[in-house]
Amino acid sequence: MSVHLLEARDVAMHFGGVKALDGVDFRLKKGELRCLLGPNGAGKSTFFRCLTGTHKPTRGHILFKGTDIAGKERHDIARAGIGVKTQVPSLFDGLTTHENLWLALRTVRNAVAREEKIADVMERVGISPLRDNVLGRMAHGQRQLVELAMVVASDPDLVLLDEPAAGMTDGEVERLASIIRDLNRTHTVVVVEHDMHFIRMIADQVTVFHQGRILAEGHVESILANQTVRDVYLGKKHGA
Ligand SMILES: Nc1ncnc2c1ncn2[C@@H]1O[C@H](COP(=O)(O)OP(=O)(O)OP(=O)(O)O)[C@@H](O)[C@H]1O
Repeated sequence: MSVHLLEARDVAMHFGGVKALDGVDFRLKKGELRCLLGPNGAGKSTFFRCLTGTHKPTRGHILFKGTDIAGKERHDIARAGIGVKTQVPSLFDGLTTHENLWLALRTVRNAVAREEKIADVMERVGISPLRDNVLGRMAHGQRQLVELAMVVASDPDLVLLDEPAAGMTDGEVERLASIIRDLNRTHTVVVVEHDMHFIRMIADQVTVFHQGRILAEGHVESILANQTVRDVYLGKKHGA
């Protein structure tokens, strides 16, 4: 069996004539925190969607814990242990943080165990003070943290975060970085992100996508200093 928690082999995703992914080989070890970056249209979101089952790849294999999940249904992939936080929170606006988490954890039948789990997850993500706040009245950054708590509550082996810092204030971004670093103590995490400041706060290893392929991979500082990467992506406007 592969030593990797996740291994994508020659994954391609074509939309008509558009090769959104064109032969991606990607490996991730258990315990890693990996950032995916790349210019607009590079294929990051499409790759994410192939991992979560939203897209069925045109070609290739995606091995998760040794089993090929390429083309499987989203709920089967979630059950296999991949949790995803998308950019659009799927929360009940009329309910409180606690009520949203209570529903998310409905498979935990024992009420005491469920309450303990909710308290634990809220503590971990730093939202205990928001326990009785109604989602619809919360700020964007707070809602994002509740969504993250929902993902963590399902105890996935792999957490996928799609641009988690988007739309957050500087203070919220710093807090989020610390939450993600803490989450990485117990979970393998993959983050798609544009914000270089945020990437530097959390990342060690990064993977750069370009035109549906992986252009470069390695330690964040060496990748951000790589001239080819800078040429395709890290212009001055990106703050590198
Ligand atoms: N459902 C779709 N139908 C047709 N083309 C698509 C579809 N989804 C993505 N594409 C195309 O595939 C390519 C890769 O898009 P993708 O969204 O994966 O890039 P990205 O790296 O996530 O970009 P961004 O950073 O802007 O989100 C783009 O050319 C995009 O227009």
